[in-house]
Amino acid sequence: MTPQPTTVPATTPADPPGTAALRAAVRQRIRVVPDFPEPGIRFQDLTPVFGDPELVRRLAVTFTAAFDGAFDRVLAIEARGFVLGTAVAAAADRPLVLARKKGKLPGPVHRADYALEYGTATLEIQRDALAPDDRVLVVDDVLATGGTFAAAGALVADAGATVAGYAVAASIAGLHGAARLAPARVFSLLTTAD
Ligand SMILES: O=P(O)(O)OC[C@H]1O[C@H](OP(=O)(O)OP(=O)(O)O)[C@H](O)[C@@H]1O
Ligand SMILES: Nc1ncnc2[nH]cnc12
Repeated sequence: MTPQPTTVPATTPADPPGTAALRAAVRQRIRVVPDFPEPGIRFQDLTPVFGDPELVRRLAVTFTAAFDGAFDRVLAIEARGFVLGTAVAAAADRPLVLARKKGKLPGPVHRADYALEYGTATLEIQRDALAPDDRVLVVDDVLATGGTFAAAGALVADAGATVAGYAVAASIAGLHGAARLAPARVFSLLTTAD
């Protein structure tokens, strides 16, 4: 008898229309800077992408479509995540919530310490920023180790809300950031070649 699998593999929804063309266009505009901000890091600089309004608009529409609009709020991560997060919130017509680095937000906050590809940091959200039944799409520019997204997810959980998913323009090859976030869904437009 043929052995049957004991688990059903998770299905990944098909990419939204136009994803392949957008992937090629974004890949072309990312500037790779060796040994920044420290030796051994190949920094993926998305500044040229942010400077192109058409690419930002297409990224926002693609992120929204990738999650079928099934989220109530967008959580954008300081600082580079603010660019795409703001665009996604506007495209999807959903409220924007800011996850900021330590000490920047007034009032009571939820706080999470984390490590990233280079160094350590602390993220905060205001305690009244999310409602318990909110489905939250977390947006950033780059996914490396997943430390930043994991901390953002912990803040969403602290608020009693739910992570609808994580959306990012580029994932760093070989660091397996998405695996760290499982079983949450991660939409990454592209994976770096190096
Ligand atoms: O997956 P990880 O290893 O956690 O790394 C990813 C994070 O690193 C970068 O942010 P950074 O903290 O450098 O801040 P910035 O956006 O303020 O430049 C990037 O924008 C992500 O937020
Ligand atoms: N290699 C990298 N390039 C850009 N942002 C990052 N955040 C963490 N690692 C990064």
